Amino acid sequence: MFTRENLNNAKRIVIKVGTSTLTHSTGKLNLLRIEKLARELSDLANQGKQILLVSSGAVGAGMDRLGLKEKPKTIPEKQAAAAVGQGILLHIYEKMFGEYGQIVAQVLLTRADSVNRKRYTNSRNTLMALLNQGVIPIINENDAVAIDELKIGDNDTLSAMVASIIDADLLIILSDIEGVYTANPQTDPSATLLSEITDITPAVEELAGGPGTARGTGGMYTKIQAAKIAVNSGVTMVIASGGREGAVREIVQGKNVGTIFISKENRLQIRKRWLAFGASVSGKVCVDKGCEQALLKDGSSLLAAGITAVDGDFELGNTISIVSGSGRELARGISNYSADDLIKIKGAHTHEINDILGFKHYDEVVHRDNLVLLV
Ligand SMILES: Nc1ncnc2c1ncn2[C@@H]1O[C@H](COP(=O)(O)OP(=O)(O)O)[C@@H](O)[C@H]1O
Ligand SMILES: N[C@@H](CCC(=O)OP(=O)(O)O)C(=O)O
Repeated sequence: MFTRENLNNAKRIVIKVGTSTLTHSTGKLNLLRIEKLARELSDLANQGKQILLVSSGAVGAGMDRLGLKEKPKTIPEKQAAAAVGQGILLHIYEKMFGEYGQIVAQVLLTRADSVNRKRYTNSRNTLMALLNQGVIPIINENDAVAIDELKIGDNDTLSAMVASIIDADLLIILSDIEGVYTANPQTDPSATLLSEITDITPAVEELAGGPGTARGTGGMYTKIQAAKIAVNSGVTMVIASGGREGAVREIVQGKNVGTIFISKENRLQIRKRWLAFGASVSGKVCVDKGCEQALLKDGSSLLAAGITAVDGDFELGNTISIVSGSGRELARGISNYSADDLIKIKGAHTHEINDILGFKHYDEVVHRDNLVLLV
């Protein structure tokens, strides 16, 4: 587990850089910043660290090259801009990292690479093979082909998924702001910077607003969601300003820069990490207080008796989200019953299931072995 004190021992580090950091307000690439980033990351690689860069900016760079003043509205236009821009980005990275003798590789991922467990494992193998050869993978979502339903949608989430897949020690998200503030500083000038967030409570999630510029995608909201994936996967995460010179170096030295989220002590097993963050969620069930206690404190499976509401259209074997009465996501797991069946048996005792449905394949709605706690 990494805290500020031992961050200098972090060996495998994912750095995510957003469009707002990579571009000027004119929409053109901020070459000086990209150059400094390449130098800083190459230097960390020279120290024997394994570095992965998740870089946004494809749509932005493509828009600039195509002379578009506003973000494209239609999907094909966005895809076209991304296809043009991704090449430009890689060309620049190749040149700038090349200056320092650092080999880079382009890896483009889509949601399908995580939803399917075989592809999930395969992505891990590819990234590990690159790291083992001292290469810095430069990762982005494959925007040119990803369609909306199969999109991760933002690179904050993508970077946390990558960090989770490859057992990273540290994820650094570089943004256009110093870290997480007590409120969105754009709307509340009295907001102050939080240097550490130990528990991502619903109150913390509420602090986070949308993007700061038209160039950004998810704002602080997606960064906090990314932090949830990271800490549950055993990855410590820091959000800091990409405009601050030497930010990455200082973070790795353990300096008090940005906002840190300390990882949970134990990393989930790879299968459970896939279940929690790779698989797509097909629906949700709401549970009562007693059930919440049983899941969180007693390590119980989810039984029909504790379910108060069912949402979505899912089948047996799909992944569902388990939420509290107040809407907080408590866990994810594989459902042994379809949504239609659950609507009929919610609140019922296990011995009543057969009478209600005319069959009972399982006592548990979600067995403990197929359940991952998220709080
Ligand atoms: N509580 C908050 N603390 C800090 N920033 C916030 C908060 N809520 C919303 N934001 C906004 O999130 C922005 C950063 O996200 P975004 O614009 O998507 O940048 P990036 O391109 O780096 O991902 C900040 O500039 C800020 O305007
Ligand atoms: N994949 C997209 C970026 C998506 C994204 O999350 O953007 P940002 O909020 O700038 O990190 C691109 O390369 O343009």
